[in-house]
Parts: sequence; structure tokens; C-alpha cells
Amino acid sequence: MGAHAGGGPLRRREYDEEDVRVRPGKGSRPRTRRRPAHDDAVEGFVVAVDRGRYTCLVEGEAPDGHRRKRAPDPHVVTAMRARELGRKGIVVGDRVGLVGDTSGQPDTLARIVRVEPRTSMLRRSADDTDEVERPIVANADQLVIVTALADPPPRPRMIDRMLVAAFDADIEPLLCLTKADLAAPDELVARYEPLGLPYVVVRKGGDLDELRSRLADRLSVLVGHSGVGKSTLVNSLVPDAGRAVSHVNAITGRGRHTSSSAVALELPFGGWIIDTPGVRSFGLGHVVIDNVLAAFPALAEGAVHCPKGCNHRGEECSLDAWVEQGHADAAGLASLRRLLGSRDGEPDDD
Ligand SMILES: Nc1nc2c(ncn2[C@@H]2O[C@H](COP(=O)(O)OP(=O)(O)OP(=O)(O)O)[C@@H](O)[C@H]2O)c(=O)[nH]1
Ligand SMILES: [Zn+2]
Repeated sequence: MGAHAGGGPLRRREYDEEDVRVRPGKGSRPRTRRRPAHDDAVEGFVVAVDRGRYTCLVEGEAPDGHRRKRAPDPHVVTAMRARELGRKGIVVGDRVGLVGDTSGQPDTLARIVRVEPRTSMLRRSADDTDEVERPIVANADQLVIVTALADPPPRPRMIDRMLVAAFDADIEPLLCLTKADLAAPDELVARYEPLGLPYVVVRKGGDLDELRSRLADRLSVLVGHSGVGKSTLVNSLVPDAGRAVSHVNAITGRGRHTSSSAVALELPFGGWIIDTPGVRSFGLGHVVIDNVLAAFPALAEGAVHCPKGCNHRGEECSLDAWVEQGHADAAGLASLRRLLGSRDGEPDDD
């Protein structure tokens, strides 16, 4: 399934489901790619999505000639999608064009008429046999995989799955090991060293400077299963995180503590983090083998000798020979195979 080994360029990068996932030509008349260019659209950044309502942060003032009071700068606007967007999905992290009432005044609703091209799209499948992708976050440039060193014990399989999702989406992973007061990181670090994975070790009340510098000026997504200390981290990084989330929930009509989808929070030192409370598992059914392989350049080079459709885990795979010839190291190949195994639905818990 889904394998593109052998054919096409190594790194296919297609983020835009309008371009790729929806077959064109269903309608009778040809569609122009851009409808009448809403030149007056203001740019917004989607910070939350809930039941057809998009919470957008708008930098800058309400457009000239707007009849309402000048909006504060920056301000939050609630919007719905314009019909002309068709089936195109909009997710947290998207940059959008807004028209209509963009004042952000109570009970106003703007319209999203455009979604800017994305630099990345983090997706997951519901489970591994399900190739239907659920986009989670757009434009992220870092996936922060949060794992407790103890309580709950680390689940390397889960880490592997999140890594695969990061590689597939071409988002840089960062391993964030929490609860350093409870256990040493050595074992986990050794496991991920062959991948050249950057990591930070933190504990509650401890020094977060290194983490801060890795987050600064980037759009980072936090993932990790329940109890690993994500909320603790978010609260230390964004002092008024609780308030920001409940503010978003108030706007979208959700209860205060029921936020179950991604919310983007601005970091006081620059950049954004997006918490993903609703994401408990990472189905990888949609993942393309080549995208994972591309994270291992030395091996990707050797894979051109593999038979078409090789899953790089069987006897026909040429990568063992490639490693024996000294072109790549064995630890890397073992890591790659472990990751590809997690994609093929090997059990989650070690
Ligand atoms: N010992 C220790 N406990 C911590 C640390 N960080 C967080 N905790 C505790 O771990 C528990 C879970 O932390 P949370 O921040 O709520 O974890 P979470 O990942 O947000 O969990 P969910 O809300 O279920 O998604 C809380 O009781 C925290 O106080 C740490 O560095 N050391
Ligand atoms: Zn192979």
C-alpha cells in the first residue's frame, strides 16, 4: 500500500489537499484556480477550529472604509469558510485571507476566502489500516515529541510513530524528555542517537532555557500521550496559557475545560506552540515509505538498488548489502526498519 519506492522523486512534497487529494474536473465548467482575487482580504492566522468556526488572529487594523469601530491591533476574528473554498480543509496553523466583517467585535463573523500555500502539513490516520488522512496542523516546522522519563514510563514505539509522522510531513522532530527528576535519560538517548535526533531534558520547576531557544521564532507542535507533562510545560512557557485557551473556548462556544482539539498559543519570546490534547494516537496508514527513507540520506541513496515496491524490511531489500559495503551504518538501518515496522502496524507497546 501507499509505497512509491522506485518511482518519482525521492521527496514528494504535497501539502495542499486541494491540489492533490481532490480529483479535479468533477464540475461541468472549468474552474479558475483563483476566484476574483479578494484584494481586500486581510491576512489571518488560524489559532483554533471548532465545528465550522475558525478563530483567527489578525495582525493589523481593520481594512479602510470599514464601518465599524477600528479594531484593536492585533485582534481575534471569528470566521466561517466561504463557499468558494469548496472542500478545501482549514486547520490550525493555516494562514488565510479574510473578508467581510473582520472587526472582531462580538457577534461578528468574517469569511475565509483563501488559504495560503502551506509549508508543511502534519497528518495522521485514524489507525494503520485506514489510509484516510486527518490533517492536524499546517505550517509547523517542528514536532516536539514529549515523553516522560518515568511516570508514565517511556513508550519508544509511540515515539517512533511520532517520528515517522514528522519525517513524513517534513517537520523537524525534537525529543523533549520530561520528569528528569524521576529517571535518567541515558537509555532513551542511546536509542535515538543513531537518528541524530535533537533532544532536551527538562523537569518541572527546572531550567527551560534550552527548550525556549529551540522553540523561539518557530511554529512547534507538541505531541505526547496523557500525563507526560505537556500542560505543565505549556503553562511554564506561556504564562497565561490557561486564559488564552479558555478565551478561545469562549469564542468558539466550547466549555472552559473541554478543549479537545489543537490550539495555537503565542510564545512570549517569539514563535508559537500548538498543543494537541485530542491527539492520543498516531495512525500512520497514509505515510509514504520514501518520505521516511528520506530522513536517512545515506540509506536513501542505496535504496535505488531495491526492487520496485520494496518495503525495506524483507530479504529482497538491498540495504543490508549497502551497509555491508560500508555506505551507511547498521544502527541507522536498524532504526529505519524499526520506524517502518511501526508504520506497518506493529504493536504500540514495547
Ligand atoms: N515528578 C515530576 N512530575 C511532573 C513533572 N512535570 C509534570 N509532572 C506531573 O505529572 C502529572 C501530569 O502532568 P501534566 O502536565 O498534566 O501532563 P499532560 O501531558 O498535560 O497530561 P494530560 O493533561 O493528561 O494530557 C502532573 O501531576 C504533574 O504535576 C516533572 O518534571 N517531574
Ligand atoms: Zn529495500
